[in-house]
Amino acid sequence: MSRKELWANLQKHEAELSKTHLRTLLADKQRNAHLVFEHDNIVLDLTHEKITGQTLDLLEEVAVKSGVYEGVKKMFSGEKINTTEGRAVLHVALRAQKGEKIVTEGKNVVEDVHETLHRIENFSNQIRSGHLKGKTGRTLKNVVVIGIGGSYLSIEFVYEALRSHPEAVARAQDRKLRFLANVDPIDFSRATEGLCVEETLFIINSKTFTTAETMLNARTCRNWLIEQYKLKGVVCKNEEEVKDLVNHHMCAASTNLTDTSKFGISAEKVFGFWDWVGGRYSVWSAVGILPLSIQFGYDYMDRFLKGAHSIDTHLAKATSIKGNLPLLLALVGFYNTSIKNLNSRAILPYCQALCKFVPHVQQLDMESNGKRVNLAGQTLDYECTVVNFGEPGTNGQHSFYQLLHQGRVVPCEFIGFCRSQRPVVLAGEPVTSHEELMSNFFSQPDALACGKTIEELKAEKVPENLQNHKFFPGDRPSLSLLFTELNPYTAGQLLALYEHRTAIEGFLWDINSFDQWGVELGKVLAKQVRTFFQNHQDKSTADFSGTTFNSATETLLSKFIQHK
Ligand SMILES: O=P(O)(O)OC[C@H]1O[C@](O)(CO)[C@@H](O)[C@@H]1O
Repeated sequence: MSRKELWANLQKHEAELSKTHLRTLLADKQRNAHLVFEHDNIVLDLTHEKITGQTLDLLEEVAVKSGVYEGVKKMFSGEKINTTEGRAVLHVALRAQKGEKIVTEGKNVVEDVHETLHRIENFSNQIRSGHLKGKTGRTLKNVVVIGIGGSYLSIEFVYEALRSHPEAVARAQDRKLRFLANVDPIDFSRATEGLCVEETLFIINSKTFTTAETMLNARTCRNWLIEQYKLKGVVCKNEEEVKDLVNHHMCAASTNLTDTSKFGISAEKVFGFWDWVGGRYSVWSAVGILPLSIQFGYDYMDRFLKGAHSIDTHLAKATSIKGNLPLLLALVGFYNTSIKNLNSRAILPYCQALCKFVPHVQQLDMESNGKRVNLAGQTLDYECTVVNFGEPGTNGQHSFYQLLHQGRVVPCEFIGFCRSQRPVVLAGEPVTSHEELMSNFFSQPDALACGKTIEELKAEKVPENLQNHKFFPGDRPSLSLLFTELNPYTAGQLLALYEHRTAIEGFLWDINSFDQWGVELGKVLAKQVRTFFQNHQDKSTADFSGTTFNSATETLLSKFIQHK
């Protein structure tokens, strides 16, 4: 049976259900009571999705028939489910607790994971305590993480999520953590702006250690080290001295230990991980845990691992979608995409500290599930995943929410917290600032679902010529996730939830969520342009002999060469 045939019952059900407005569904107390789920202090509210208990039953059927439970089992047991690259997908092993056993290729990888975590703990403690110093004996107070994609986005998300948590503030003291991702020299300039070279440590984050942008940025930073030290009278007279400088101020997280060594980083400064860790799932490896532990302390980041582990256990034990948060998130996402044919999704954290959550989810979800063939390599007759976008509330409300309410139908995901990391209680104000924020969190789902009718507008005496302009159709689906507060544990839970949602949706669509061949072509084509630039270093007129650019690209390149 094809996937689409598997969805036939759901499609019929949706056609029927679409006749009932969400406003009406929401008036059914019994329905609502069955669509709110709780696990480990996280509330998932699906009442504002265009679903009923029957929808969940039908989704359960699809999950079973699509092999979702087998997929989850294979992932957790280290089977090579990334078939196009012949790799296991074991980011769950990165947050497995000491003593657990996950075997792939005859090896219990949890032991290796904890060995590396132990090294990270020691190393970060030594940097934080000032035991490990820079070349001139100064404490390394600044860390610049060099990396892109999965070797950057998730770490910045976690850093932003935690940096205003009071405990994190106390732990960070006057430490700085910065990121250098883009090969745009402006990013380099901003990342190093105002930093004292003697107090700066660079961490080169690259699974492959071959990513063009990261490697050029790493060489630029190495050069910056040498030049900045020169300005202070410390001149490297030979390669040995450069190596020594690099060793004091650079370390790496990578799976490519040969190239890290060629770069000049000694083995004790390299924190390895494994090919079964996908880039966009690598924050749990040295890629994320090393810089974040230097910033906040290893024991603090251990809580982040534990939060994710709680969700892993929750999923691994699931026997039904009912009550299982990652399964529910995935199946509702699948329902909106494949059954309701909606092609985007707004992720709306009502928390400024989650300002980098959506950029990370964009890579996580769109690099994983933006695919066009199934596992067998056959062209799909359906679309996978959606365009993910979003901004923290309430900022987004003053930007793109107009479209959400009166333009296209976009399923929304509201993420909120009961307590603020930095509460403000102003004398004379009727509510706290966090309550003001959360007033919006609680009202937006109702506004989207219920809308405003012409009758209501008439009752409000809205002039007739404005009634259509002020009409809100409603019937727009959303879900809400409510956590108690944002801390390392809940940040781990949140990220693991979204990671698993992506993987489960991939199982439903019968695709490989763990490769990313679609990013390769652009990289290859950039090579020809790079060579062209190399041949035009001192020229202001373009010469296209020996190249295969089309005429449109030639015109643009000529302009560039003329004006650069
Ligand atoms: O960690 P690396 O190997 O430098 O790769 C960086 C990123 O580049 C990608 O391969 C996409 O180009 C991502 O999947 C990955 O996260």
